[in-house]
Amino acid sequence: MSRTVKLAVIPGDGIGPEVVSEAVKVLEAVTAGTDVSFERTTFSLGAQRYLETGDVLTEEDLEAIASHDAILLGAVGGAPGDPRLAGANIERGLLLKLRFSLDHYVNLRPTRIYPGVPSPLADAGDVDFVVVREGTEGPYVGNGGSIRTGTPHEVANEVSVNTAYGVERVVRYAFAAARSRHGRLTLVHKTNVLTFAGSLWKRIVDEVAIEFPDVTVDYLHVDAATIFFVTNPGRFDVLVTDNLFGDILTDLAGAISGGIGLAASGNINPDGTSPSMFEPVHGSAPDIAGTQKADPTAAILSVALLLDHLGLADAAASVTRAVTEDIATRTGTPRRTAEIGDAIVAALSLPSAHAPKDLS
Ligand SMILES: NC(=O)C1=CN([C@@H]2O[C@H](COP(=O)(O)OP(=O)(O)OC[C@H]3O[C@@H](n4cnc5c(N)ncnc54)[C@H](O)[C@@H]3O)[C@@H](O)[C@H]2O)C=CC1
Ligand SMILES: CC(C)CC(=O)C(=O)O
Ligand SMILES: [Mg+2]
Repeated sequence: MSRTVKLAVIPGDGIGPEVVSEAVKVLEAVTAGTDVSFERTTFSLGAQRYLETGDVLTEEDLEAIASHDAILLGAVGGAPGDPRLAGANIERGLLLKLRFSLDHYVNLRPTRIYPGVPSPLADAGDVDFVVVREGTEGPYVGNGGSIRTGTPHEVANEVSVNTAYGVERVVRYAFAAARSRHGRLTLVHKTNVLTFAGSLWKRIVDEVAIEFPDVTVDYLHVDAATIFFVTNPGRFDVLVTDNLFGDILTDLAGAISGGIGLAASGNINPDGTSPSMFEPVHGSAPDIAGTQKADPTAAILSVALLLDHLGLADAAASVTRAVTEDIATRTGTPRRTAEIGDAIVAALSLPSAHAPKDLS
């Protein structure tokens, strides 16, 4: 029976449209001739749209996006410090609004070091872990304020919100992920100083652990975790952490595993009450936008996560395998964004020399 998937596509700003166009190319190629087709609707959202219309994300946009089966996003946001965007807050008003409104409480960020990848840790052994970052709470909720006294005594607060409900559901997801992988879960926080939030996270992990006796649980303060990301990343299987720590750790994870241009992510609504959203970990990279220097691999691997999420495991594995093939044959000679996309499309039809790995 044929299946049509309604896909909302948000290319966004900077390199977003460049990498999304390669991701869509791969999506089309991997599903060509199968009984699955993607009906795409492109939403023009981001800094550019704001500059042109003054809108960041209207209720109509949100409603229309929510009526799709899944979302593919490039990146949004302008050059940091662009005065024309001062009042817009694209990141909160668009990206975080989508994540919060669509209840993407799991921000799934897999990391692995692909064979042949130019990484400072290429010889670190088998590096293959998943960061489960909480996606709807923490310091990103916008709970804060400032007292602008116009004097040196100005005060600004940004409060981290952690609810037992929100922490428990993401912790439960992380335990289940660890059970389906190598059975090791690491909680990352800063319980020694962030004692209120930290003790909530620790207590909930301890409570949920009772239901997962086959999962071993470890704890690291976030500063120590950054050490082990570099010195012994092979120790990690699944990590669970809050929104801010997860954001920072996953840029580091990208850097140690071959570059931010390879790091994919899924903003997952595990309950299926709204569409999940797939995007590279990186931002809009204004410094290289429009130059075809961006690596579209992260966006393409985000398509693999999307396919997996939709239950299209074979197509997901084909994309991962093609990316693995392409990475293994990279020579270090720079290629244009579209050339990398074309090479990955070509690799879709090659017999594999490298076993695909599950990215979930
Ligand atoms: N999910 C999203 O939409 C995100 C949006 N942003 C926004 O993006 C804008 C730029 O943020 P930055 O902090 O500069 O982070 P960024 O991730 O855009 O760029 C950091 C560095 O990585 C490089 N880079 C990023 N993606 C690359 C790729 N695919 N290939 C090769 N090099 C790549 C950039 O050239 C830059 O030197 C800001 O407005 C920020 O708020 C940042 C992170 C995520
Ligand atoms: C606006 C930010 C929360 C985006 C970001 O850096 C991320 O999700 O990794
Ligand atoms: Mg980030």
